[in-house]
Formats: sequence, structure tokens, C-alpha cells
Amino acid sequence: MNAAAVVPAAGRGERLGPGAPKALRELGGVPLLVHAVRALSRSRAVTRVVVVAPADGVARVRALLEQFGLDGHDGAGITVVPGGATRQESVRLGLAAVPATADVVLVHDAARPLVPVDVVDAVARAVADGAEAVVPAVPLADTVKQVAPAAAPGRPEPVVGTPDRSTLRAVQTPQGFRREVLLAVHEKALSDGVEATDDAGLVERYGGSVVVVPGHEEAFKVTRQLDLVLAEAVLARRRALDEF
Ligand SMILES: Nc1ccn([C@@H]2O[C@H](COP(=O)(O)OP(=O)(O)OP(=O)(O)O)[C@@H](O)[C@H]2O)c(=O)n1
Ligand SMILES: C[C@](O)(CO)[C@H](O)COP(=O)(O)O
Repeated sequence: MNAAAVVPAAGRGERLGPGAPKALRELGGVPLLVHAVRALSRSRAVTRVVVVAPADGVARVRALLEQFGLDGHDGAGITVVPGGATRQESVRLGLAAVPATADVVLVHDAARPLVPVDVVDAVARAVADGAEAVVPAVPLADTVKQVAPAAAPGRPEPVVGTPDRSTLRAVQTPQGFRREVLLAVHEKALSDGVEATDDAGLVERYGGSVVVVPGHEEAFKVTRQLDLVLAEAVLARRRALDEF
């Protein structure tokens, strides 16, 4: 297997609040992006990483990766390309830089810095074993309600349904794909104007099959301030355990 990873890191991080682009915010003194690239590089399956940087931040991201010893000379080779206005566009631009020799592509959010390498390996292995699209996921802790729009602004939203929680999963990254499948659905989505919140959603939209492998609670996405607090705690626990 020859897997390349695309790391969308071009988002602003509006929900995290004011500051640097989210991927460059620090966790334990190290940018989220660097954590994410290190996690991918730990997988023997990953031979190339394409980082998709904010369009005006390519030089800064290259310098940062070099500063943290991730300049392509140690472990997986790394390419940095400019991203787009949406996550989907950023992934498509990153995919264009994936070498044709890669038969498997993993797409991993820079905003999921603490993904364990076992999850990366499990996703890559499931694609190598024949799946065309693979997502890591965890069961939900909360009950989920489907709602309709409120009658007026400020009014409560009416509940219209309660899906059976046992059939639902919260989906993480890296998501893994046969390269030609991911390329094809991104190209079709571009020409059809189709948008999805994750890459596997595009595969589903065009009739492909997607399977789930176990994710990990530490692969959560840093989206809001509280996630950063949790990520600091998880990292501190890992560092403390490493000392024993
Ligand atoms: N135009 C974009 C938007 C998002 N992303 C990346 O997609 C991942 C998941 O997106 P999200 O968590 O929504 O990040 P942001 O878009 O930065 O967050 P927000 O929606 O709060 O602004 C992140 O690693 C983010 O950098 C990207 O590469 N290009
Ligand atoms: C791809 C993803 O992380 C899977 O859960 C998620 O859909 C990204 O959503 P975001 O709103 O762009 O963070």
C-alpha cells in the first residue's frame, strides 16, 4: 500500500474565536497542524503528506513545518499547497498535489491533532483490504433530535423526530479512500455544485459505498474553546504517562 495524506488546514477557526488561523494555534506549545502531521507520519502506511495551508499563509506554514523538523527530510515527504474558501475546495486542491503513485488517500483535519496512530493505520488498512471509502467513527453519547425551523426568531424549534441512536455514529478523520474514487467524486461535485460536510459524504452522494471502522474519543475536532481545554488535558496526560 502507498498512502498519501491530505491535511486541510486552511480554515479560519471562527468558532474558536479571534486569533491566528486555527491550524496554527498552539497545543502544548506546538501548532495543531504539527501535531496532526506528526500523527500521520507515525503511520508506516503514509509516504506523502500534502498540507493545505491558508492561501496567504503557505510560506508561514512551510517555515513552521521546517521549524518542527517536518520539512520532508525525516519520515513522510511533505508538500504545502494553498487552500480554498471551503473545506471541500481545500481538499480538492490538496488532492491535485497527491502523486499518481499513491493508491490510497487519507484526508485528515488539521483540527484533529490528537488522533492515535492506530486509527490512521486501521483506516488505511481497511482501504487496502478492499473498501473504497472508510470513516472512523464513535457511538453518540447524547440522544439526537431532528428539528424543524422555529415559527419565528427567538421561538423554540419544534422536534420532528428522534433517530434511533444505536444506528448513528459521530464521524471523525482521517477518512480513507481509493485515490481514483476520491478524485472522481470531487470532480463531479465541482461540476454539479454539490457540497458535503465530509469527503465520504460525496462518495455516498454519487452512489459509492462507505464503511465505518472504530474511531477514538481522543480524535475529537478542536472547534470551540472548550475543545482546546480538553486537548491540553489529554496531551498533559499523555506526556505524564510517557514519563513512567
Ligand atoms: N476553507 C477551509 C475551511 C476549513 N479547512 C480545514 O478543514 C478542517 C475542518 O474544518 P473546521 O473545523 O470547520 O475548521 P474551520 O473552518 O477553521 O472552523 P470554523 O468553521 O469554526 O471557522 C480544519 O482543519 C480546517 O483548517 C480548510 O482547509 N479550508
Ligand atoms: C470532516 C469532519 O471532521 C467529519 O466529522 C467534519 O464534517 C468537518 O466539519 P467542519 O464543520 O468543517 O469542521
